[in-house]
Amino acid sequence: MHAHDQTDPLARERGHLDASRSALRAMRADAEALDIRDVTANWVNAAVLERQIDDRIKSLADLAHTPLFFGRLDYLRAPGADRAEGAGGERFYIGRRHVHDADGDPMVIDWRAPVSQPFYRASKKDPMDIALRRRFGYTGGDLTAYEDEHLSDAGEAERTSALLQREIERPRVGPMRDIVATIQPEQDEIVRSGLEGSVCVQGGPGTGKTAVGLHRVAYLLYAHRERLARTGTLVIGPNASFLHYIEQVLPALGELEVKQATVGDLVAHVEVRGADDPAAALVKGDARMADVLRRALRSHVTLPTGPVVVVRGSRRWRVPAYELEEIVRELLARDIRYGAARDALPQRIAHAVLVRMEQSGEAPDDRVQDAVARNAAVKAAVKAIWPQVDPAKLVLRLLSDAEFLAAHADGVLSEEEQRAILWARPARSVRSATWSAADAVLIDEAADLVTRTHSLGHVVLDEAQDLSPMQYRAVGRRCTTGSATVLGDLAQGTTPWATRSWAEALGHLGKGDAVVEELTAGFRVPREVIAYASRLLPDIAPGLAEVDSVRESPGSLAVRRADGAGALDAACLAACEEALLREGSVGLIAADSRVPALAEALKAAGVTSLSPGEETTPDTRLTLVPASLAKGLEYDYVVLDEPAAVVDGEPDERTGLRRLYVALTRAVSGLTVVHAADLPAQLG
Ligand SMILES: Nc1ncnc2c1ncn2[C@@H]1O[C@H](COP(=O)(O)OP(=O)(O)OP(=O)(O)O)[C@@H](O)[C@H]1O
Repeated sequence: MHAHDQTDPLARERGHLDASRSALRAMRADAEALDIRDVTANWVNAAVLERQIDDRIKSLADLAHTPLFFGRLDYLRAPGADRAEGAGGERFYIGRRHVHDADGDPMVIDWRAPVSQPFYRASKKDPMDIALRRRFGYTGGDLTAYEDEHLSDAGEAERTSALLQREIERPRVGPMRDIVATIQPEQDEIVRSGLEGSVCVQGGPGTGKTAVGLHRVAYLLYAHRERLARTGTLVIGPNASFLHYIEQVLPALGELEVKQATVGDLVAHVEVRGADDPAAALVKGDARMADVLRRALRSHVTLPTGPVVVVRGSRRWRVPAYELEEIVRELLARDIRYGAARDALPQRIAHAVLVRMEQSGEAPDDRVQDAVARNAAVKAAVKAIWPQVDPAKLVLRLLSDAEFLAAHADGVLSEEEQRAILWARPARSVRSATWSAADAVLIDEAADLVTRTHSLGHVVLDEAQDLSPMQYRAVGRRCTTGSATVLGDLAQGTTPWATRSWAEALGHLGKGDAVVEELTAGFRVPREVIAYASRLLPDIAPGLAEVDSVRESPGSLAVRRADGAGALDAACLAACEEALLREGSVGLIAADSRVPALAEALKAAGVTSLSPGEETTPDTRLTLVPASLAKGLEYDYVVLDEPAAVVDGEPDERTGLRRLYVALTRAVSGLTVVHAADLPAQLG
């Protein structure tokens, strides 16, 4: 413990930090001491409760390098108890989690509490009843500085915070970190928007979309804990390395329960072993496929041609074909799933039998109706009229059987489009078929036509711009009863079906009423570098605003020409070695086709490198990144190998330039472009 000089403000704040730490330790000790033997009657409950307590203990850990609080608010008047997490008084310390003392009085207030909000939003123009906003600076785990703004003092000039700037410019090492100490007002508005509505965020590289999405989840879990614990939340990202990069953020904010997945994980009905050519993938990803699937599925329903005759005891009950047909037509007209209708059919037929029984003077009850519904004749009729359909088999048949496809795609897909998706060699079985990622999405659509997909309370969809309409639908059906946060950048779309307009995408998602917000302040890429990359914007996304970087760092961009192709590897290596002399992570980004050669060159030079998603360590800070996996990631220093090869690696020039735009915008502190071939004209 420090000895605290009560007249020195910094010493006083350190005193509060020490006291808060002890209080947190006491909270943890309390949780650990909980004895659940008395309160649980059976072992299932005990196991559940134990896990909850375990999570609570984990969430109460005092993380050495994440300060317990990072800000303080002094209100002009004590805010109402409803906003203040029960704290009386006017002074609040804002931190990652709530900490209270032995009497239950708050010592640190959760950043998500209503009373914390002015920390992010208050300004000279709108002080929100705040007299003083104090930001704390830490070195290691020690509180070493603070910075004050007297928001209600008209005489004090507004200035940008040096602590904030320092935090934003800190070199990056391993995985993504939380940004709770420095969330910006326009980001905070998105983070705290209500659970009811869906939000779509368009933002250029490094504007904090991913950060905002994750903090929004944390906020929603705080504000609607019970509801979301019941309904669930999910974060969807483009690939495993991206998910790995972000996976620590929510646990660091105390949220251990959020699931993370790729769209592929969600629709894993079959093993994906094949890939489509772009033409096929484009058609398979088109929303019209949903109509084709619906028609194909419903074609399995055949109108009855004969009556159903149920024999019970000495009596025979006959439901004529025309009446069965009426039942079937009614079920077809209703907006229910194929499987639900199939389940309802035997009861409907049984009901028709029961009506006849009643008409002839019998008094059958519900049990009789159930028995009739299970009668062999009824079962046989149901099987003939409304057979069970396996979603994967349905898709298999559509892709294998030209006639079947034509029967349900005519008028929806052109002949050429039908040819594009038909397999050259029809598959024999679901297991042996060479399914592609797009096929799995089709199966998911079919599965949902048969049985309604379970919907979650909230879904965050990151890097959304790369989804096909059918993928948007797959995500959408996982939040039909909940809301969504959609994050993306139209300029970074690199799939043949990349999103052209958010309105259209949100329509496919089923969230046409989502508000579209735009973020333009850039927190990653230095000004010089983003200006260079933005030269591509007129070609890749005309009309999108350039990112306005908050990072000056002059001298952050270097473009070097290697003397012929032979010198390229050596020049890259030299640039990497130079970058490694500095603090922070280094990413060597190259066209996928160039990765093996560069890996070889690194190895020969004795430089160890990682793959994207692998954790950097103080000894191994270099990651060799294929351009196709660079999206969403960032490195302190980036060396970009041969831009022309990155562009050429894509099927068309616009996609190539978009891939290049992604690669050019991964650097936090500096970018070195190394090339032997001519640069694309825009960068020359
Ligand atoms: N308010 C903030 N304070 C400090 N750092 C921030 C803030 N907002 C974003 N950042 C940082 O900026 C970097 C970029 O953020 P993020 O990855 O969320 O951007 P993005 O918009 O998803 O980028 P991309 O389009 O490239 O995927 C991250 O390191 C993030 O922590």
